[in-house]
Amino acid sequence: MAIGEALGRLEAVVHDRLAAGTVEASYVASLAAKGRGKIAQKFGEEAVETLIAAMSEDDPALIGEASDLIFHLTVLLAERGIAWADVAAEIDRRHGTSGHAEKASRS
Ligand SMILES: N=c1c2ncn([C@@H]3O[C@H](COP(=O)(O)OP(=O)(O)OP(=O)(O)O)[C@@H](O)[C@H]3O)c2ncn1[C@@H]1O[C@H](COP(=O)(O)O)[C@@H](O)[C@H]1O
Repeated sequence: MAIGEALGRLEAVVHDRLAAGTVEASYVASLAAKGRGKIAQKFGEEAVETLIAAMSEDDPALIGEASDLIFHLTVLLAERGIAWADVAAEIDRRHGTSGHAEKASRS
């Protein structure tokens, strides 16, 4: 599955859970109910777990931690009202810029 498709599907579900605000049985809603600081804290914890996994030779562990990290970043962005499309546009903008710089340095 393409990364954009996976992130888009996850983002849509996260938006639904934030809008519903029903804490029971929803990890996203219960995390959001604890506030922005808690979402950011969870993201930071997952970042540390990802870097620890990165230092091992355990690929499934790293994939799992990277998935947790991206999931929490999706919640963090959604709670701030920022869409993955906004991040994609910034990445594209930088890619275009560095591409030109690369071409210029080669000529
Ligand atoms: N992709 C995820 C996902 N990835 C990770 N997690 C949760 O993130 C938490 C990771 O935190 P930890 O590893 O620290 O585990 P923990 O001890 O349970 O966490 P805390 O008690 O410290 O909060 C776990 O509870 C995982 O279940 C996720 N929870 C939900 N989703 C998806 O998000 C969508 C909405 O989920 P709900 O809000 O639960 O309906 C669904 O599509 C889910 O598949």
